[in-house]
Amino acid sequence: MTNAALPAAPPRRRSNWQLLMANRLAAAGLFILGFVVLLAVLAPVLPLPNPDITDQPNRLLPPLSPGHLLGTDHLGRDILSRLIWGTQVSLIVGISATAIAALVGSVIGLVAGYARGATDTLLMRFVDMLMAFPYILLAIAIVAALGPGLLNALYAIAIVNIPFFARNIRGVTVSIRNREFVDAARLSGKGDVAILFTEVLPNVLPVIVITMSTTVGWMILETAGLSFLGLGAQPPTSDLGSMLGQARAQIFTAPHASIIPGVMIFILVMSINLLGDGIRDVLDPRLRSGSLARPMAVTQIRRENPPPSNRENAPALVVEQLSAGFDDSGRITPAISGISFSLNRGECLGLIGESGSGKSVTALSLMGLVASPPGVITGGAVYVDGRDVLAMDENQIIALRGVRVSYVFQDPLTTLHPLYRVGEQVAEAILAHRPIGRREAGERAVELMEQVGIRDARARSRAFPHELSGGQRQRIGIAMALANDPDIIVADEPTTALDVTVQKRILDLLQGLRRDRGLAILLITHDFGVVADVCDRVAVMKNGVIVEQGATAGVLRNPQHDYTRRLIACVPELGEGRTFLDRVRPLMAEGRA
Ligand SMILES: Nc1ncnc2c1ncn2[C@@H]1O[C@H](COP(=O)(O)OP(=O)(O)OP(=O)(O)O)[C@@H](O)[C@H]1O
Repeated sequence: MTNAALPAAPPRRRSNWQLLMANRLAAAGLFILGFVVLLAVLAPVLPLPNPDITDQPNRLLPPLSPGHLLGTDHLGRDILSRLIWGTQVSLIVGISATAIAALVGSVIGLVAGYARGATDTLLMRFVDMLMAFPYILLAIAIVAALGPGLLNALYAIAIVNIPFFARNIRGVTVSIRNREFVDAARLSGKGDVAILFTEVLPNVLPVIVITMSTTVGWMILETAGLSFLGLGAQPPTSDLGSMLGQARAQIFTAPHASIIPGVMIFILVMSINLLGDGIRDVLDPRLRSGSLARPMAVTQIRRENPPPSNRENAPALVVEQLSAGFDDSGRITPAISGISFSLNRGECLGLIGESGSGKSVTALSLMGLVASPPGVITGGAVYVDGRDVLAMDENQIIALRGVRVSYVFQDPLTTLHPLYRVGEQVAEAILAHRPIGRREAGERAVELMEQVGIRDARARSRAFPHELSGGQRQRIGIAMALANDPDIIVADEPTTALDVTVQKRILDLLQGLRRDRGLAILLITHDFGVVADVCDRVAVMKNGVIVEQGATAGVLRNPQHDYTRRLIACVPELGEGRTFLDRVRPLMAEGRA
């Protein structure tokens, strides 16, 4: 069977700005903050009365009084004018304090995290000392020592927030300094300062920006707090905190004088926090994979012409014209197209293809496991025992997973939970579908571990994943896949991470299970040697389509597609280097290998 290859369209990534705007709360925060900042910036040119001119006869006028839209304060000063000028002061102080704290804190964190040893101890104990005092007391003490005033309040707020940045940045730096790319830079002869600036800093920068964006609102509040206590802005200058503090005495007679600056502080801090959270979501690499939303329980299904939802006398698994892709701002980038194959009970089908050919997307699409967004199944059907999985509702699909169809993945170290004992994790897989007691599930887990060939299973069931070898971990993965007696196992490169002897044992184990339990196995691999060893039939994938499929022996003897021939030619045979080269040379001469 031969299909035309899909055009390889590179996925288009949404820009940071688009991602930020897609987050409605962050966009609302940005809009509100932008408006407030614009007002504050335009304060000198807006037709506002002088905020410091007192007018005793017109004191404590209510809002909407003629000439005073928001009324006047206890000295008859225009509240609107004071509010806009005060907002400007609060913003400048809050942002400057954040910048100073970020700069000093980040330098301390970077140096401590990178240097480690005595430097780290010294710097971090200093930071711990700063943190040992309640922050507001410390700020008050600093202002008391320096004298009241806005600039001193700014320094105090910056100083008390330095530990926050220093600890955050140190933590990230410590994890980065041990990464391979930093070792590589060191081996290339770069000095520590160069490494710090060119390798570590770019990776830490998003964390600094995130920390700044989420703390600036907090700093504005702290500055307002000091001014409220009379330690910040001194008359005639006023910020939002000092406006609030001065209006405190009239809270019952003229509540508007304190409510208005209070509301402005609330709006300012809320909008900054919403925006800060949005920036964090955009810059956090873990949230960057295309969307800010949590993946759905089942891949989104958008089929234009759904095939019939039932098929009579179907084999264990039938995949018909399955197509899936990734939604990139409304445009679907196809990953697989028109995939069709079937799998009988007790049969093993190999799905082979180079990296990126769509093997994993095919495997995950069977049970709606491609992360959505951005994954979308755009067409075709997946019949398990004659019923189309893609036509089922979410709960029915979830109920099928692990019970009729289960998965074994490539690297069990990433799929096993590092903090739970492996026995508990196998038991958990059983309990997810069976209403039995924990003790019984634990016993069953030990049995399963014995069945997959783990020696001394009871003792090993109490081990954590990192205490097992790669082969043992993969056996645990297989035990979990078998936990609910499935009919079909989808094994996605189950032996790629293992050495050849362990690979052989794991493949033998799967073969044994197939024989004993009549399991149908879809084995995904990029190694024709593995296919030749264990698969009855093979389907060859390239660029998201199956280019050839048939009985393994037939395909190996008489490959129809060029690509299949090249894959076969890539299997080295012991002692047959010449034969292998002989096979490849003609293809190279044609410029195809
Ligand atoms: N989350 C995603 N967003 C966008 N494109 C994706 C995503 N996941 C996979 N793809 C694309 O889908 C295509 C098929 O990927 P898939 O993981 O199925 O390949 P594969 O054959 O399993 O490769 P490998 O053997 O390396 O695992 C690739 O072009 C890949 O870039």
